[in-house]
Amino acid sequence: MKIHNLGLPRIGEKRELKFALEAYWDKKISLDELTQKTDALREQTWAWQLAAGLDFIAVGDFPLYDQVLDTSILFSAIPQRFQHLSELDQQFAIARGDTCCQHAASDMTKWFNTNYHYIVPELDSETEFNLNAEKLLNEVAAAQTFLKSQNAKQQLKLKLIGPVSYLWLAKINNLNQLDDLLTPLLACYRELFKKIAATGIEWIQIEEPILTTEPESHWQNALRLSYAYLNQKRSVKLLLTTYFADVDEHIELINSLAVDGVHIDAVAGQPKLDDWLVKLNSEKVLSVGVIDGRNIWRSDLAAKLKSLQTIYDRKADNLWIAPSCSLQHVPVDLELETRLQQPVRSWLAFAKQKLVELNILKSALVDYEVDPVIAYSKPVTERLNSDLTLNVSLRQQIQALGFEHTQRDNEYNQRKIAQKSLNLPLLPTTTIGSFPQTAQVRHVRARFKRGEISETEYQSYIKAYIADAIAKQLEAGLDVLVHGEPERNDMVEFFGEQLDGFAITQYAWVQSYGSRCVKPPIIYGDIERKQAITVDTIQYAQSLTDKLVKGMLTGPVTILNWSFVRDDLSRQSVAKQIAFALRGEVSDLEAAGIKIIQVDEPAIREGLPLKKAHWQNYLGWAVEVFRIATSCVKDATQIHTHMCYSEFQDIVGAISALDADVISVEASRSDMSLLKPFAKPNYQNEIGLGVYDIHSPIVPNVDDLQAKIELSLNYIEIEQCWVNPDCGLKTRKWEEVLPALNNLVKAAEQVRAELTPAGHSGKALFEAS
Ligand SMILES: CN1c2c(nc(N)[nH]c2=O)NC[C@@H]1CNc1ccc(C(=O)N[C@@H](CCC(=O)N[C@@H](CCC(=O)N[C@@H](CCC(=O)O)C(=O)O)C(=O)O)C(=O)O)cc1
Ligand SMILES: N[C@@H](CCS)C(=O)O
Ligand SMILES: [Zn+2]
Repeated sequence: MKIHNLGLPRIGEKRELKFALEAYWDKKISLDELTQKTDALREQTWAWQLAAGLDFIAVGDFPLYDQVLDTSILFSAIPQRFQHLSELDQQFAIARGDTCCQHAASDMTKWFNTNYHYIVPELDSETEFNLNAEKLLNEVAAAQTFLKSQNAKQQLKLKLIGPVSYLWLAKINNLNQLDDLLTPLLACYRELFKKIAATGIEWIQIEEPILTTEPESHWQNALRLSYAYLNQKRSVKLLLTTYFADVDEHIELINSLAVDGVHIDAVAGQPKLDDWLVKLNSEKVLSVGVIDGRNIWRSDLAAKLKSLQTIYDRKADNLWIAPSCSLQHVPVDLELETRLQQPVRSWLAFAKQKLVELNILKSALVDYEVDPVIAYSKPVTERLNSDLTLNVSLRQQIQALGFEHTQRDNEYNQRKIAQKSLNLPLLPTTTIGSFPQTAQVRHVRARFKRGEISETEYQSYIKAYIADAIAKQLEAGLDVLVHGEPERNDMVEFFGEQLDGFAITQYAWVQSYGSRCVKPPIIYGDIERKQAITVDTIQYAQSLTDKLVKGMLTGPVTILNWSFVRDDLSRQSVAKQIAFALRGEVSDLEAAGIKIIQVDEPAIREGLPLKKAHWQNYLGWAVEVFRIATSCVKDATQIHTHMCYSEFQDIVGAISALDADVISVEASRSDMSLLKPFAKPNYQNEIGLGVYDIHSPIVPNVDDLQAKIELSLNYIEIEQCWVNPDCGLKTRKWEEVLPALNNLVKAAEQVRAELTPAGHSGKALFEAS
């Protein structure tokens, strides 16, 4: 039996990759320095695997920006507009855009149901795949040199995205195009396999996560065809790797593919391992992903040992065990968390600890060393029985929530009348919440956290930021203002810091995209709000202006999806606890005189289960918890929500059922066509048109913004529309934001002027018609 790993975080223990990349982009370090730093980080990941005694060391899991982008470069799938650049700059330009030539970056989207984002390959009839394996082969050579230097006997295993999943990730949905692209791509894979075999590598972990997404028949055919073609004259072994759900319904298909082994996720899905033992050809390796690659709980190795024992007894020679998926989705090392309170700390395992868990399991299975398993699993039992995780009175309050706690007083059409008191013009303009998180604001927060400045000094800095943000918005002429979120390190972690039941870490970063990371808070116990979280801040912002300032909260589903969540209570129950806490905050904001409250839910779409059969249940409770959080306000108080990263057609019914008065959506990069599903009668309430693409440093001009508003009117009636950027502005610079917001306000004014006679307010015109 062998133990192996599907991939590790590449960001480094303390986000060294982020700092190196950003220093290189800012021209503060040279290419040589960048290479030195990243080579050292990569070597460190090999060393961790060696130290943990894995049988294989993964190679090819160290992209500088993104694994899908690396695959595009490996096969020379470079969009025309970046072809003149050298390889390294090309990769960064594709990912981040090329400001000097104003070339927009490639699209970025969510990696399955995770909070990681990949760069979508741009493939079309002009795409010519060519193998460009130099970088990968250099990496293999470096890993081999490293292993030699350590006198290590372990083998390398190459991690590679499979051809069918690669095309699926590129969002190819035209059958002819799929055929046209697959054949030349497969030829490149075959050439690559030859080169890899020549390095002495025996196994390739070829990843086809498409199999967990209920692929249509043409994708299944593509898999059959591809692996038959790739089998010819192949001298490396293939471990067909799936993750994020079970693939039981495809056992026959998978078994028919010409591969040498299969990896299945035994955590996210509950595969019927007996079926796999019976149906998978006995000479094929079965790799079982038993250690949770998506969460941070210490494994109950005693339970895992029990469930693996029978499989081991029947298939010892061809059994591998591994984490369920790449460990890129969990933080690097629990050892760094010196401030985390006990016993919570003893309940956790990060990436490095998970590698050790594999080793303990192997020793128990192969060498009958069971005592370490029992000792290791003790804190797991303690967690399940701990008083710290249970708040009896909170549970009683949640139990008492009923249908009436999910209902506004009246339906939207009546609320709309009450909300006329807000006195908003036609096409009201606003922003999504955050303003630039400058190096200064982050530095001040870091100093405050280190105790170098007092609470009073920190609060006065935050107040000054807010006052400046309000002044800037007034100057731009926006209709509904925000405070800018300067007090928030992150829209989820900030709330985790204020709520009971959450633990906050120092270094438990996880890559979100490129150099950007998030530090998901850990939900270990029942969640309770002990005092108001945002009221003072929003009230202060409101005191600075006669215009309305929106209250700004993160919604229950997003807090849930972007945290590490306890596994001893259903996600639905945890979400309900968060919703109940937010309901208190929403009421407090209203009582403090705040008339518009936004409850962001960007992660609703991403949390959709990969299998359609589970959608209804998820969407049912997701809607319920949003309504618990927001339905407590009077008709005249306007509830907003915001969603980005979404393809809405699948969930527009659920979005409608949220019953928010206004939803702002990301639509700019699709030329507003993402709005199509919202056309009446699907969606009746108001919609904030995300006309400004905040992911690009390019400042949109008035004409482009106006065109986007007008395009939106193909789908949405004008009296439903608001005008706004397509997400928060925290990653942008003030010098980009200010002209962009000026242009956005002007564009809205121009559309209003063209559609309404002089001197006549737009709203009145529409009421009259
Ligand atoms: C909307 N998005 C979000 C997602 N998930 C979240 N949990 N939050 C989100 O907002 N998923 C989808 C998208 C992803 N988008 C982004 C966008 C931007 C970032 C990002 O900028 N991340 C920051 C880290 C943010 C943070 O926590 N900052 C802290 C710590 C700042 C820091 O690094 N301090 C330095 C010291 C600085 C000094 O002394 O000068 C340090 O600690 O060493 C804070 O502001 O306090 C990033 O830098 O990657 C993420 C996802
Ligand atoms: N209010 C948040 C939403 C991001 S999805 C922001 O503006 O950053
Ligand atoms: Zn957003």
